[in-house]
Amino acid sequence: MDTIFASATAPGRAGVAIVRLSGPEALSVAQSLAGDLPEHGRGLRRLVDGDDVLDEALVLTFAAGRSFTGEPVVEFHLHGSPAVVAALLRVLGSRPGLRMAEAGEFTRRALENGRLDLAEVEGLADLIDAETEAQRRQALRVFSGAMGGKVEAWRRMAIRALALIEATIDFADEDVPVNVMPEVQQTVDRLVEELEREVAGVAVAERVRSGFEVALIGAPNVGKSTLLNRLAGREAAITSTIAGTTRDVIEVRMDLRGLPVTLLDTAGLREATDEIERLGIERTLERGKLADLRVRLVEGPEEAGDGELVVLAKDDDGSRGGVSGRTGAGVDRLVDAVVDRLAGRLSAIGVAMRERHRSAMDRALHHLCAVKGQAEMEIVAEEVRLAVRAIDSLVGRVDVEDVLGEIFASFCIGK
Ligand SMILES: Nc1nc2c(c(=O)[nH]1)N(C=O)[C@@H](CNc1ccc(C(=O)N[C@@H](CCC(=O)O)C(=O)O)cc1)CN2
Ligand SMILES: Nc1nc2c(ncn2[C@@H]2O[C@H](COP(=O)(O)OP(=O)(O)OP(=O)(O)O)[C@@H](O)[C@H]2O)c(=O)[nH]1
Ligand SMILES: [Mg+2]
Repeated sequence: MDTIFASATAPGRAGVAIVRLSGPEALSVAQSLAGDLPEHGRGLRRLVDGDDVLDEALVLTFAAGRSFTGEPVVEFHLHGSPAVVAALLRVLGSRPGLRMAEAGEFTRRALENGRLDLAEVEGLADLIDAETEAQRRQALRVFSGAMGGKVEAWRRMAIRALALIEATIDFADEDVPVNVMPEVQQTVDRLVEELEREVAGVAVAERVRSGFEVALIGAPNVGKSTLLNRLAGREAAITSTIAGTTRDVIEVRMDLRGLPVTLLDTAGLREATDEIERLGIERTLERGKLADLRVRLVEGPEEAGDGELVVLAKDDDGSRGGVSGRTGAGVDRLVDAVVDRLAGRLSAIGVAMRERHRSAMDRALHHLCAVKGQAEMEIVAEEVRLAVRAIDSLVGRVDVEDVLGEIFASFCIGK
């Protein structure tokens, strides 16, 4: 295994920047720059390359088996200027046996050395990308091994069913007829129920990862764009007294009380007077239908449809319980209502967060459902074994290679 290095902090001005090394040569290379260092410890050292002083740095060393990657690791905590980091990276790049790390390579080594399981790696990727509180919490749960715990429990249930079946197969010749199938079926049913619940949570977890969509809809001129601008805190959309101003769907990402939300401003709904407006209205209807929630601005009392909040517009003094994009009246209350509606769905989330998890659990369910009514014990056993395999793939115990590329594609260099 070669020794890799990279800046672990974003390039640019910062108080402190970290450059990391991982691999068999990490300590000896660090010692050649910093002088004597403990195998596992830290020291403040002057980094010297020939007669060039690079920086005075805090150097952290981690022994094999006691580091993030599981390999010998060295961290240089440098003064955070781009020039200092560049100088050290240049020197490291010129040392034989050292090379710049690829995106996610430190984490890949942690996975290969069993320091993290596959779900934890996915959690880590999400944690690094987290922008809102809901994203941070969700990612941290997976990163902290929540999936591993579940997989262990599911695995034990399946193995127990398998043991019962195999016992029957082994003693098939003996004439004590024991029907283990009711107990097997009971265990399988419980497992199916748990997996189905997890599958149901994936759609919401995906929303937390990518953001909920909330569409502002309503008649032309009702004040949708003005309200969007108020919520965004900037002039994201053009507003005017002319009905039919907005045509394209305008998206603004925001953090609503910790929830990631993409707010959509849309074209006012009416019989279009021209072709461009008609196309805009078509887009509005399409995107509105896909949105997680529609906020419909109205000028008088109206009934709310499914997945819709109806709000009275242009209530400038807030006296009628509505909202005003112009004065800001009622905006906090509207945000509360939106967050309430979306947050209500979060309770469905379990430990499964991604399409990969869903498809693995779907595979497990497919095999478990084939158990019902199956009289051939060998086939029952095989189906349960295949279900265990699908469950194992959730944490990367099997079939890891197929998915690694996709997962690490989202990592940045230095992680
Ligand atoms: N400076 C620094 N901060 C960091 C990281 C890092 O790699 N370096 N991390 C990177 O993601 C995160 C922390 N995760 C880490 C996980 C394990 C080990 C580690 O070396 N564990 C050893 C014990 C080391 C010790 O206590 O001396 C072990 O588990 O045996 C380090 C960081 C966030 N902050
Ligand atoms: N008094 C008052 N006027 C508003 C309010 N919101 C918008 N307006 C005015 O109503 C007109 C239309 O506002 P827009 O925000 O462009 O309306 P819209 O719903 O986006 O309209 P379209 O894009 O044409 O569908 C503008 O003249 C705004 O200044 C409000 O809360 N109170
Ligand atoms: Mg508009």
